[in-house]
Amino acid sequence: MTETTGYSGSGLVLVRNPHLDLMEEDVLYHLDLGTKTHNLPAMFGDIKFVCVGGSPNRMRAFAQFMQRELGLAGDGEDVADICAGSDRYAMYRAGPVLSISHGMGIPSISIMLHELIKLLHHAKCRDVTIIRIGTSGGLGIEAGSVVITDTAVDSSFQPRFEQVVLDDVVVRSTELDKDLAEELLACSRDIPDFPTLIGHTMCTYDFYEGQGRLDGALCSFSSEKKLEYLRRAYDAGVRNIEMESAAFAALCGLCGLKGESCHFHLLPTPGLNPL
Ligand SMILES: O=P(O)(O)O[C@@H]1C[C@H](O)[C@@H](CO)O1
Ligand SMILES: O=c1cc[nH]c(=O)[nH]1
Repeated sequence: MTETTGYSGSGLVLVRNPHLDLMEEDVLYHLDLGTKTHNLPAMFGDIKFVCVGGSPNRMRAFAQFMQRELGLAGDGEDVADICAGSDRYAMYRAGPVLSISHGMGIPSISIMLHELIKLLHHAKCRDVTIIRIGTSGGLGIEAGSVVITDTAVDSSFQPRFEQVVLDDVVVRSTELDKDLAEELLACSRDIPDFPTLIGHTMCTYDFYEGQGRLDGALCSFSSEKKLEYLRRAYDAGVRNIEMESAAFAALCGLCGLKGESCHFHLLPTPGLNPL
């Protein structure tokens, strides 16, 4: 079964769950927020941008950076963690920008995105853009490059995300917003020495065996086999590898959120640049 992407037409996010309207209270458990305990429209109704990334410290630093960039009151140091009570994710705001950590891997980002999307729904936010700012392993690209994802692909280089729903496997599209990708690429051109490209991002379920690493606790393949696989990935248009983009693209697409995924290829990961 394949699902189609959604857009509400009103700029509101689209929650596709008929049960939600019947619930007296919606507890966003991992964010430590809820519809009865918090006035979500007052707290978040004016949010226009959401930036997400794996680590809480990165997202705090990003909120501080945004606070300074936007010339907001405060010294940029005094951002408070809105989700401090949960100990799962960290959330900061700087004006119309929310900055949220999501941990590592698809299950972790999925839980955060379900609760974030419901938060944007309850807060009646409109025209929200969401951008993942993450790290990744580059494939045949210069260390320090930024890859803006046009499409997330799976380990067979297919543009799909398979979600198990009860005992069904549901296939979801992993295309991201092409116009937003071009807009971000244009922004990068204003910054000198900032190598940036648009390409496919391969999303894996594992950092070691899933990404062809030879240094995990388990490794059943040879160095030659790994290089052959990475060359095939490159030939299929993959320019970097990470662990969240497919779920991110699928959930944003289905719920009508304009989304992009940008990754810094920080380290010259040994063996991940076979070309
Ligand atoms: O957002 P981050 O930099 O955490 O994303 C990548 C993918 C995995 O979560 C993690 C692996 O080191 O980094
Ligand atoms: O190589 C890398 C670097 C960051 N994140 C990944 O998933 N892989």
